[in-house]
Amino acid sequence: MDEPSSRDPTERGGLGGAAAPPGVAPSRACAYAVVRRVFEGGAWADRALHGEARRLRLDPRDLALATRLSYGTVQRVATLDHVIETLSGRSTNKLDKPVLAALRLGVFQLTYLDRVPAHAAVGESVELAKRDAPRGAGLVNAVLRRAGREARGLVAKLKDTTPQQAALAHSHPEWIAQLWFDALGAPDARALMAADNEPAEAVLRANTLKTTAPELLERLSIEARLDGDALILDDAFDAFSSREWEDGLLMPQSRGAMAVARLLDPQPGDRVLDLCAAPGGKTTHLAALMGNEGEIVAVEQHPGRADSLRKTAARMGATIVDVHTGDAAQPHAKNFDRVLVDPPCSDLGTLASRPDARWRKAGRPEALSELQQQILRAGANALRPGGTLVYSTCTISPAENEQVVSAFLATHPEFTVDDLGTRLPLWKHPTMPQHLQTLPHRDRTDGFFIARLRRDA
Ligand SMILES: C[S@@+](CC[C@H](N)C(=O)[O-])C[C@H]1O[C@@H](n2cnc3c(N)ncnc32)[C@H](O)[C@@H]1O
Repeated sequence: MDEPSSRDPTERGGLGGAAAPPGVAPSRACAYAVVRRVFEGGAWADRALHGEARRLRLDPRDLALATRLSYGTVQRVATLDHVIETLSGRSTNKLDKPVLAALRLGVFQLTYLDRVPAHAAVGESVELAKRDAPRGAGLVNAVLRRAGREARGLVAKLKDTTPQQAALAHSHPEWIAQLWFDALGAPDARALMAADNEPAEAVLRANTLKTTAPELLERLSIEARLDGDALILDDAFDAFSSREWEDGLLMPQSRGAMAVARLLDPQPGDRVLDLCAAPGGKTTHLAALMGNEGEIVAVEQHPGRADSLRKTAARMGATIVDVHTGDAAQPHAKNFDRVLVDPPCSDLGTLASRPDARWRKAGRPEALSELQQQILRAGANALRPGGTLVYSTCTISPAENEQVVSAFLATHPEFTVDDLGTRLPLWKHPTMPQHLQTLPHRDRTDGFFIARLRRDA
């Protein structure tokens, strides 16, 4: 999970009006505004939600519902639009934007949520449309009343035998469905797409430079189970608004992401090179595992993200982190004991927690693998003989993962691969068991690829 930007433009208001209209629950008004910002303004769903929730002053319960409503609607939009077009007889391209947003939100609730009363899903969507597009409110009312009777049946009839059918039934772009049918086989591809539409597991890492997991749990007074330095939460929690976040006591981070620093296994006193480091979840984890003894050179190209990483490291008391703003693909100083290469990737392992990511055009695997290979080579050059390198991505895509590592090994005989398959038995790579590939439907965490290499000479 990424840290939201320090200044969220959605806080300034605009789309969706300043307050919940009379008769509309704040959680639904919030979700409607988020859906509009994502599809009309290109906003990131997590940032839009953060801004809207603050503006509407949502309490934790309302925030949990707003998250479910907005994330679910954004994720399932392809299936929702199919239902809307079938029931209205119109193309969604022809509908006014507020009408479409109100319909999507209403159809999502009527089709996928069991505990939301139909009258609230219909009535409040109509109120939202009345405020922003009064002439469309009749259409919203008519389509949602039909949806209450027919939408679940329509969706139940959708097949997912081919990638094209699965893309519609599980609301993913066709290219992702095709990629996963090819890489994982149809049963895993279908299960993975279904898992992407469920709420992501919420996990916090206790920053052991400042606290312990049991202490943090007591301080937050939330329900969670402990797993080492991780708190696995029963419910969503707005970490970025908490006092404990301000105090640097925690980092929201999935279990898959936490496995990366653990498997690099840095020791106190090591010199560590961390390539592509912002927002710094893994950098600060490395510092904690090292007990703040040694040195971490964290390289990040984007100046704003590098600055924010410096602030994060300071807030979390990770004093051994030295942030360099620069290109990780260029040569670095030599003789590091450990190197982490965590390059930009297509993010396909995080579609449950980043609901809009699947609909963005940027970040296709084929466009990324060349840069990933360059950064891996630069990191490998900086490693001392006998040192350890971890290559990780938060994606499920052979072109960015196993093919990058295989191409590297083919030209670097001085490197060997560690067998990680026996360490975390659940998380074996489906076809290359020495690597780890977490899969959301199987492991209930983000999809991370992790390969660990050793330099022999
Ligand atoms: C997958 S994220 C890294 C996540 C980070 N390691 C963490 O655990 O929080 C990739 C990062 O690489 C940065 N980046 C992209 N291209 C880069 C390059 N050529 N050199 C250095 N950083 C780069 C991006 O700005 C982004 O912050």
